[in-house]
Amino acid sequence: MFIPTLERQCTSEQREKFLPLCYDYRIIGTYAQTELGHGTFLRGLETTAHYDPNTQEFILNSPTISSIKWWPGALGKTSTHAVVLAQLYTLGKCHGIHPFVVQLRSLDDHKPLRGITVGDIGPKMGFGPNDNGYLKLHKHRIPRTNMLMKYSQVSPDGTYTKPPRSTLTYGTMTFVRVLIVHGSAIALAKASTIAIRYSAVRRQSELRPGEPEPQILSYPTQQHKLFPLLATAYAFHFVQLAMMKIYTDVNDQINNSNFSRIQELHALSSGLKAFTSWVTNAGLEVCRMSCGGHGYSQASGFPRLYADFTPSCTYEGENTVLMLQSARYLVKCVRDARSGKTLPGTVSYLSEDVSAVHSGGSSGRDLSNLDFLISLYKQRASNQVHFASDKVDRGISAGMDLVGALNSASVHLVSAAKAHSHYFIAKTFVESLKLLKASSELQNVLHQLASVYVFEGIAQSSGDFIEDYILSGSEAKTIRQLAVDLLPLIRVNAVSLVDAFSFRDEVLQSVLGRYDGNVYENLFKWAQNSPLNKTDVHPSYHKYLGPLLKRNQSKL
Ligand SMILES: CCCCCCCCCCCCCCCCCCCCCCC/C=C/C(=O)SCCNC(=O)CCNC(=O)[C@H](O)C(C)(C)COP(=O)(O)OP(=O)(O)OC[C@H]1O[C@@H](n2cnc3c(N)ncnc32)[C@H](O)[C@@H]1OP(=O)(O)O
Ligand SMILES: Cc1cc2nc3c(=O)[nH]c(=O)nc-3n(C[C@H](O)[C@H](O)[C@H](O)COP(=O)(O)OP(=O)(O)OC[C@H]3O[C@@H](n4cnc5c(N)ncnc54)[C@H](O)[C@@H]3O)c2cc1C
Repeated sequence: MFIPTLERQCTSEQREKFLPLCYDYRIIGTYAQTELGHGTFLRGLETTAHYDPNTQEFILNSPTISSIKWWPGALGKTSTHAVVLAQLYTLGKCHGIHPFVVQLRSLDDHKPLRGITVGDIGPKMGFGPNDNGYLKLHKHRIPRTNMLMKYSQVSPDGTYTKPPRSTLTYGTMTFVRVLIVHGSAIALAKASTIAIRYSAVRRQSELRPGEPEPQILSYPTQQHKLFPLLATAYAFHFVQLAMMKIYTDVNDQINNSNFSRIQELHALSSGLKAFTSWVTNAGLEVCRMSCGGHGYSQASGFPRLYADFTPSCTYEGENTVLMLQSARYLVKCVRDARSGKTLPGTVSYLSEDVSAVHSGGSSGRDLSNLDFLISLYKQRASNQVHFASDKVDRGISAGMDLVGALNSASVHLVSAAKAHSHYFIAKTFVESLKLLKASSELQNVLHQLASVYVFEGIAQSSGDFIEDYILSGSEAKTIRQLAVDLLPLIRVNAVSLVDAFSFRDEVLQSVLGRYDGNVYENLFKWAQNSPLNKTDVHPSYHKYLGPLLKRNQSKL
């Protein structure tokens, strides 16, 4: 995050000064924004940067215990520098959060500089090797030119020039949210690889006396656990490609001072980061549990994969907060649509009339047709967004202000943002396959994956579709059965579909997911390396167990 911030927020002179040092690893930096007291509410950050025109320096300070920077990765022991986000004060006025480059440690002996108290925040649930740290600033002075001034400036006499958009300071977070969508795809692909390969190796239970124990991958319940997640990993692969394309396009526009799509990008990246990380987080646990006891061993790779992935739901914008950000934009779009404005691509459906035509019991509609089902996802999203938006409007009519009305409708707003994200993902998956240049055999297999993703997505949220009369109960049941009917077909190619992710064993870090499938021998070998097995009799025996046993044996 340090380098992308410098790349996006530096003037050309600052780029020339700082970036070569980063690229050559002559300095190592972190992104120090979150404080003990604030991670979400950025306008509430308390670190201050007061400009001193006499010395042309900023004086950075942590005025309160809650203002201590807390969590930034590699801040504790590694980083020599940080981008510090602080409230800018000049000529007696506060201008809000701005980024400053601050050197933390000496480049000679790595000791913290004067005015800098820095250290590690202590053990965490995961990310053990990462020294997430704290930073307390004691009236620490930095040159004026260390404020990143691409978008806003402070002149030598202290005059402040404001940015074209205050939210341009938040650009790095948007970029990393886009990367986290990619990270979700990777993590779910890894978990699917481990669980499906192991399920092809593991045999368990005798279905009928005398019959060989079947591969657990042959059980419909095992397939129902794993194949929708496999399909989701493929869906997220295609959606991260689409998200990165949109990001790159909008970022190019921003670099040309065209800020027209910055809100759309913020809303989409917020919704997809939250949706994909939540789904992946839950999916990792399903994959682990599908491997039985061995899934709980560190040897499986799942404990570390989960512990390192799960903060994706919190960092770079806590997921609920980001869904609310996405929903806030969607509500605005409904208003714009109602006033006749044209909406941007990813939300243009909100101005269409997608009112449901409920067909009653026997629909006669082709419930296996993906294009038709995507139109139902669109209907569900539009209904939920309009419903939540109407709730906000009713709140305002009842006398609330906008903030109060948004807050009181927030549960429905989150549901609406989830439905919007889900529609974007399902649509992108189906459309991406149409554009794919692949053999008919491969197209057929990928179509099976897209189908099980779309069917299961409806089955798991059938209440949404039934409540709004988008589907009848019997249609929802039919779609649920269509998903189950696909499982044995996907079984044929399941192992090939995870092999296609081509994770090397060294990357997968899983005895259960080894490419050669030689699990039991390698589990036993792995156990031999356990520190507890260094000696047959553990030293603790002589200290605790031995005396206890001997004392009680003498009583026999
Ligand atoms: C381009 C080429 C790319 C090449 C790529 C090569 C790399 C690819 C290699 C493959 C990689 C794959 C593997 C990746 C693995 C994953 C990698 C990621 C690992 C990440 C580790 C990260 C570690 C963690 C870091 C952090 O956590 S940093 C700190 C993060 N903190 C936050 O996110 C704070 C969240 N809070 C907020 O954002 C804000 O407070 C808020 C938005 C919640 C609220 O803001 P505010 O209080 O001001 O309230 P409002 O709601 O009124 O907002 C005001 C208006 O501002 C707009 N807004 C807000 N944010 C943004 C934004 N980001 N952009 C634009 N606009 C924004 C709101 O919409 C409001 O606007 P309005 O008034 O018009 O409505
Ligand atoms: C592993 C890890 C690495 C990190 N790395 C960095 C880093 O490198 N740099 C950095 O600056 N930060 C980093 N962070 C901090 C991270 O960005 C914050 O933890 C994150 O933004 C969430 O903020 P918070 O912790 O204050 O949670 P809070 O915002 O306090 O969230 C607590 C609860 O309050 C709810 N909530 C908060 N606001 C609202 C609202 N407006 N409406 C409804 N509900 C709300 C949330 O939904 C959540 O349920 C990291 C965190 C972790 C865990």
